[in-house]
Amino acid sequence: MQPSHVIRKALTIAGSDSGGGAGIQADLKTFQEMGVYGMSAITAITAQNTQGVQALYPMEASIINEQLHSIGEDLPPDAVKTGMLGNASIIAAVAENMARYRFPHLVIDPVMIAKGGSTLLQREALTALIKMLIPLSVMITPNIPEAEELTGIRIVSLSDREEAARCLHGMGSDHVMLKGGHDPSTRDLVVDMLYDGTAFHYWEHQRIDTRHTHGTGCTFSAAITAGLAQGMSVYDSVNRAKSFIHAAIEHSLEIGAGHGPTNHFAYRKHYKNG
Ligand SMILES: Nc1ncnc2c1ncn2[C@@H]1O[C@H](COP(=O)(O)OP(=O)(O)OP(=O)(O)O)[C@@H](O)[C@H]1O
Ligand SMILES: Cc1ncc(CO)c(N)n1
Repeated sequence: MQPSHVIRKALTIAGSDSGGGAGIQADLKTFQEMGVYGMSAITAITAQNTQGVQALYPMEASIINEQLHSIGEDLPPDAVKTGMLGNASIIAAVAENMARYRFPHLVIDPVMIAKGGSTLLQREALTALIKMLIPLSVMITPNIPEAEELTGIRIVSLSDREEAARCLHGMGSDHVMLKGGHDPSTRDLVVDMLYDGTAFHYWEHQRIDTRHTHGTGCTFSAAITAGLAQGMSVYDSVNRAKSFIHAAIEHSLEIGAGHGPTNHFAYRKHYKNG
């Protein structure tokens, strides 16, 4: 156990969102709000706003390698998350460095498609994600379309979700957080499910009627990662992250003409201190 005054560090390996609502920017804001020191390895630069992705430049795998080397040699993180990875050579660089530096607590947010439909992970990279990275992870946090893509299981019912979660667990992730934001069958509710290899745990919240959900998945997985960096259990990290993302969606900032970002200040302002 580290003494309590030692600041915990979390690393995000993800793409940059110039609009500030998703990707690296969402992750670092979330880490900061949670009291964790945030670090980043940037996998791609996107020109993006609330209306869509206007341009996308993946980084070379060598610079991913170098960023992770710089961090690994000097600032070992207490937990790591991945967001947009883009292609198989970036995934290979991440997997190699995870093993080389023995970074603990990897949370994979298997980002595939942006809300406007832009592809953020090449289809050929799915195999690399499954073979190289998922087996190293403490948790994977797919939404329903991502879980379908990874498992080949069409998810309609709750039992389909459980089957997909078992399948993802079988690929080597210790915990599967299957998010319900995209589930049309639970109209007034959002139901998220956590599978730990033994039991299924559910979080049920009122669905907030808003179009400002840009970056919800990034923010949620970053909040879970912050909890793990702080030494919290997986269950407690998810529980706090649910409160954080719900507050961030509920108190949206109403900026931009399209799908606006969530409010990363909201949990601190409205809940944390009463
Ligand atoms: N309208 C909503 N009301 C309440 N909670 C929501 C709403 N939409 C999403 N959430 C919650 O936000 C979190 C992220 O879920 P979601 O399914 O939106 O992720 P995602 O699709 O991966 O996000 P992104 O589109 O940013 O990649 C989950 O905890 C989910 O329950
Ligand atoms: C850079 C980036 N990562 C993730 C997402 C998914 O929300 C996005 N839109 N942009």
